[in-house]
Amino acid sequence: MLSVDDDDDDDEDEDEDEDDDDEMMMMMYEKQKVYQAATVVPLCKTLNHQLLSSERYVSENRCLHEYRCVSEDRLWCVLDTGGDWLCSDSMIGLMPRTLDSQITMEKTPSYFVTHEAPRRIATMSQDTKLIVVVRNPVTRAISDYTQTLSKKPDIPSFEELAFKNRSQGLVDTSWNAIRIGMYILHLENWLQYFRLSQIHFVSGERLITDPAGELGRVQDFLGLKRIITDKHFYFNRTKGFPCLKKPESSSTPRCLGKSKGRTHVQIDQEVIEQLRDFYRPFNVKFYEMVGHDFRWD
Ligand SMILES: Nc1ncnc2c1ncn2[C@@H]1O[C@H](COP(=O)(O)OS(=O)(=O)O)[C@@H](OP(=O)(O)O)[C@H]1O
Repeated sequence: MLSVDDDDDDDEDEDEDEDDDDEMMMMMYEKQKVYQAATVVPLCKTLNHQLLSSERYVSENRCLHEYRCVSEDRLWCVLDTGGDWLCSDSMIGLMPRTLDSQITMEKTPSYFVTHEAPRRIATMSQDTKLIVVVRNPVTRAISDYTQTLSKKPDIPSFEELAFKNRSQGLVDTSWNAIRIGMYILHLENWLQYFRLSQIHFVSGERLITDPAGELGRVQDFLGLKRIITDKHFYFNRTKGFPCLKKPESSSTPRCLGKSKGRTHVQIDQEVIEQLRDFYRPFNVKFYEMVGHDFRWD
């Protein structure tokens, strides 16, 4: 789907692969001492949105073992290096201290489409650099559906979920798989708190066809020396995607997990065209805003 997924099930799937991703990122940047923080998560989300009493969840800013939270908005936790959950009602104080030679990174795909995220992050630090991977929103929606279907085979068809009324071309924008791809709307929310120059958009398409080029731009954006280049990647024919040749911590090549890059559900071409038409105006505004034509049409 590429990095803006907020479905609970997808989070599970992401967890499966998160180690892969984190490890890959660590390996790539190890030489420059870029430090990736433990992922900060809203605790209720981690615990499947249990809404329980607040009494027992924090003791001197540290979660007790019986994790409880009052509301998803309130409690943020981070797994510290000792395996304990540190909790607070904001992310402030949770991120590890960063030395001058380090950059702290945190990856949460759903931030881009979470209304409160930019305000919260701006409260923590207004100098944060933000990286968003975007891909053709129609392909993204199909990828999203493919992922959900792999866990819940009984869900309605893509067409049933995507349209309120298909013959009238009425798209259901309340369905997350559709809503997430309306990038301009999410971006406008972020631009209330951050400058456009603080946000870098990675092309999901080019990340596959030219991973080194795309990562070169990411390194430039972060003010890092370009240490990741073509020589770090090879195309794995079995996987059908680029993989890392030899990560720092291992002598064997490394591809992303099996849930990344799987075969998509077949969708009727007419449905695809209808969705392309739907997304076009949103895409055009997005291209204008970011000053780059991603050529999704
Ligand atoms: N090198 C490499 N290997 C495998 N997959 C790659 C790679 N580069 C980009 N991609 C694309 O990443 C997509 C999955 O990333 P996501 O961020 O959506 O994953 S997740 O939602 O966090 O699980 C995944 O989307 P799908 O093809 O729809 O599965 C891939 O197309």
